[in-house]
Amino acid sequence: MSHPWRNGTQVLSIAGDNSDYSDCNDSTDVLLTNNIIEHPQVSQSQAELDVIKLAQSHFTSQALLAAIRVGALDVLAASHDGDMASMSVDEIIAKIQTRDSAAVVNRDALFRCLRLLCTSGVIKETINCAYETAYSLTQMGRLLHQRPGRKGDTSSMASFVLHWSEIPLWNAWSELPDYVAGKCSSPVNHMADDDASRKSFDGDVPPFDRANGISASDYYKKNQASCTHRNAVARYASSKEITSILSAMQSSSALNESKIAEKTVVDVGGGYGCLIHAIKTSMPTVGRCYCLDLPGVIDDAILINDSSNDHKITATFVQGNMFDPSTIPPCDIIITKHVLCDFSDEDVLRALRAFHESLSHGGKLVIMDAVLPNGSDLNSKWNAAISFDVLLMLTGRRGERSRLEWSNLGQRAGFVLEDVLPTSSVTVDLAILSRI
Ligand SMILES: C[S@@+](CC[C@H](N)C(=O)[O-])C[C@H]1O[C@@H](n2cnc3c(N)ncnc32)[C@H](O)[C@@H]1O
Repeated sequence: MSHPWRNGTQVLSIAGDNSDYSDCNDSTDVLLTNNIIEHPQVSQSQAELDVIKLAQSHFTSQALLAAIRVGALDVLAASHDGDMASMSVDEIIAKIQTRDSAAVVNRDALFRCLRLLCTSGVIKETINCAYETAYSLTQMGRLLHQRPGRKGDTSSMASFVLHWSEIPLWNAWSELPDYVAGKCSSPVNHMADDDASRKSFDGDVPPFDRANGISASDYYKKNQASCTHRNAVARYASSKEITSILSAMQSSSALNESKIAEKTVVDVGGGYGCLIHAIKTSMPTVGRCYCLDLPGVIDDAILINDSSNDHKITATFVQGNMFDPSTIPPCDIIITKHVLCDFSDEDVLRALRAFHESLSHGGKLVIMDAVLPNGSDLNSKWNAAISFDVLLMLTGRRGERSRLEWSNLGQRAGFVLEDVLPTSSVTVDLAILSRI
């Protein structure tokens, strides 16, 4: 399976390695006849197998969580004569207990979970010289290895599993059917710590809040360990995004270095300034660069950048508010990454109008969110942006928008959507709007 961050087309066949739609040439083909969408035909038995596989996807994600939590993947990643180790279940357990003498491992349960993970390509089984089944990590498995003392580091994707399969988020998925059915379910409320939060429940409460009695943002503020995993996911994605954004900009006719030379650029909601710093560093002829964010974030950003003695050289930090044009420096280009997806259409319109006031005539707004495909692009393909959009809904955030939605919103605020450039990162596209 392709590595998602490296997949330029941003769509992968959901069929995976084992499924074989043998009686159609291309599983992505969709025929449009008289406005009726016909999906490629597959045999009844293949379709049945696919339904079973789909309905049990969570079996694997929980087995994966178990293997990561118990440390089995880390043990397997331990170097062994320069190669990745291949170990029997008993050897894995012995290693886990060498690392942590108090560790208790259910041998039978681990064995069965490892076997399941072999079927999904995370580990592979072989026979060792003692004629026992031995396990080793595949390329996917190696991505899930956490280096000792570096939990949450940006080279490991274990945080994706630890964050997405953690109980509060897991329970939120269980609330989804009632949420879709418009039912007002009674919240579990075991995490709510005051009456006010209990009373706030109504039919519009997102699934996370229903399941946990607390909003996702409050939950992650209060639970440091959960927040660490969530931040690690964001850091991993961000580290891939910046490289892919730079490469998409450099190869685009609208945003390459010659087009943005001497232009003033503001990163709205720019956080700690990593993206604007990377732009200025890789395209040094760009004009003045600003990182604008809310006052508390900018205070932290200045502290962090002062201590790292790095970002402050290339960008000016500005305390501002995207809804208030008087706080946005006059500029030629506004970029904004993963900010507008949190806001309603009404709020986005207010922000776009403020951007319009701050931009020079013909200036550009580059919205860096995942842009959802319109229409039939979705059929029978896995699409990360579509999945992330449902995750955003689960936690009460507005969600991703399609090309058409950006075009319509932009038009109402005095912009025309020029282009949407994909990047090699599935979490971000560049929607380029021109101020008219
Ligand atoms: C999800 S973070 C994205 C940060 C950064 N752009 C990135 O991609 O890593 C959203 C950012 O928007 C900022 N933000 C939220 N409301 C804002 C507002 N009204 N004006 C400016 N920034 C805002 C937040 O403080 C936060 O830094």
